[in-house]
Amino acid sequence: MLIVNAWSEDPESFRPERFEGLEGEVKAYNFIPFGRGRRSCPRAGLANRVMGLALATLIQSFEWERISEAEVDLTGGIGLTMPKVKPLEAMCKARE
Ligand code: HEM
Repeated sequence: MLIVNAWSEDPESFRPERFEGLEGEVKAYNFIPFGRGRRSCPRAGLANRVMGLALATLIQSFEWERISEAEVDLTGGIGLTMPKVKPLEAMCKARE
């Protein structure tokens, strides 16, 4: 079994430029939310499409607001599906 240390490259910072200039196999192995190789997620394509559609639909259909002026706490909790420590609470209003 091969276990990848996904924490070695400062994964919690939003730095899309980290992928700039990468090509081919190196690029493919630098972004692995769906795993890699024979046992990688067989529905990665579906998931990528559905996530984009779902997010776009939520933004298109509702106006979103935080419940207070405080920044949203993005601290990650413990669990298989990466839950947040503090669940997100937001207000939404259907767009006209
Ligand atoms: C954001 C959505 C998803 C993420 C992040 C995700 C991620 C993953 C990861 C990391 C693995 C393990 C890969 C490995 O062991 O190297 C996996 C496996 C798998 N995923 Fe997904 N997945 C997603 C959505 C889906 C969907 C929508 C389906 C089915 C409709 C699906 C079906 C599977 C199956 C059947 C496996 C097991 C493959 C095997 O062991 O041969 N996943 N997924």
